[in-house]
Amino acid sequence: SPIQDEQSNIISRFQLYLQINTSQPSPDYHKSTQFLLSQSLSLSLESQVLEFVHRKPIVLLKWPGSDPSLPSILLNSHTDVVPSEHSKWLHPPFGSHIDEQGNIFARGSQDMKCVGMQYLEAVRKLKSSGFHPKRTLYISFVPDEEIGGFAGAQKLASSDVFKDMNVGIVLDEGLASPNENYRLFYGERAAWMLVIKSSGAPGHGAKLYDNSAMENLFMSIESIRRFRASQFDLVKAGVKAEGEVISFNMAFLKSGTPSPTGFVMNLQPSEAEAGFDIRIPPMANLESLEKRIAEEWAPASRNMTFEFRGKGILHDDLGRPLVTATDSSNPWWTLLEEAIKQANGKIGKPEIFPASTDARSFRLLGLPAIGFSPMANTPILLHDHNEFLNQAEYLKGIDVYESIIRAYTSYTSPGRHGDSRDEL
Ligand SMILES: CSCC[C@H](NC=O)C(=O)O
Ligand SMILES: [Zn+2]
Ligand SMILES: [Zn+2]
Repeated sequence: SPIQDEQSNIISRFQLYLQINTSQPSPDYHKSTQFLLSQSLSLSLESQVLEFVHRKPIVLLKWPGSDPSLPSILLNSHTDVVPSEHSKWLHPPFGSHIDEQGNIFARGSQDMKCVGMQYLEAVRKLKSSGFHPKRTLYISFVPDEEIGGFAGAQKLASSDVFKDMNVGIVLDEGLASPNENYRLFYGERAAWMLVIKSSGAPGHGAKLYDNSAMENLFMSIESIRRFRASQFDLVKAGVKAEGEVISFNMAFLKSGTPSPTGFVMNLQPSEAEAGFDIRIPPMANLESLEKRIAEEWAPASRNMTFEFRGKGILHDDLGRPLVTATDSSNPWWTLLEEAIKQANGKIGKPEIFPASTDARSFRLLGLPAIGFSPMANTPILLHDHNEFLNQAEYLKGIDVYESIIRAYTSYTSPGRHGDSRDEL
């Protein structure tokens, strides 16, 4: 049937995008750019490629609205994906294999090539239905989110091009939901990358003594692990959501005295260090955390030092990530909820995104930005082996964006440009 043909074309286009290897650290942005421009052409959208940083192209598409004086809508997605351990996947990460259940396996199937293509497919459907937007719709495809977004979303957000776009609301990525409720994100946790170092007198491997580098470091690691467990327990007990607790995860551990035959075994080393990925909710007390690091986890009294390799980047002056309002003071929030429901989607409680995304670059400008990836009844597999998305779920998401784009581009705030009768 024509409907089945159209659906299989939609899935084929998604597969083509998934097959482009845009994996860090050497993404093929040339191919992804060519692909996106060809999609844009077939949709008769205006397009430009912005290269604020050499070889880091931003593809910016535009569907002009009938009232350019109204603030525009920006739908953002990143084009890069994280690396994969190919041998540990059931199906190759750039093969976009579809199994008997209709699950599409590929790196980026959830994070977040799905969303980028869903934006375009929603536009395709709206255009063929004869819809005309009042507000201008922009769709941006940015590089390098997975490594911080500095050459991508950050460059776009701070550009003159962006000022001229007069953006009023940004949508960006969210996370899959294992249950029937879609997840909406209004903020994100701050990322602190902490390295703690210890030193102590070296000594014979057979000697018990205090203040060795290893002992000093491990006292801290033990204490940090207890704190980590206390935070994780709150999540496990259902008292707090993942984005509402402080997470600590050890990223590396480094010490020992190397020799040509391996590490020296009977020598206690004089230096040791550990690195931690720490994620902190916007409402957490940053001062008290910093104090604990300085006084308990890296105290000078135990010959310890610490340094941050990245700390609350692209947040406010106090290092706090900015949040978007989720109440009636933010009409975009209400509109989004209504549009999702109109497309038969269910929504859970608003959440803080547990990691970092490009949305923070837009929130930093004072703009509302909402994280949303329409994937319900889907295991959370971003950055994992065997990342997949079911094709029926992918197709549902397109209908949801169709509803959102319709609502967002048609919205006229009563106060400014709406029919003045609304106010009377
Ligand atoms: C802190 S900048 C790195 C951004 C990265 N984003 C997705 O995983 C993250 O680690 O959250
Ligand atoms: Zn992502
Ligand atoms: Zn990611």
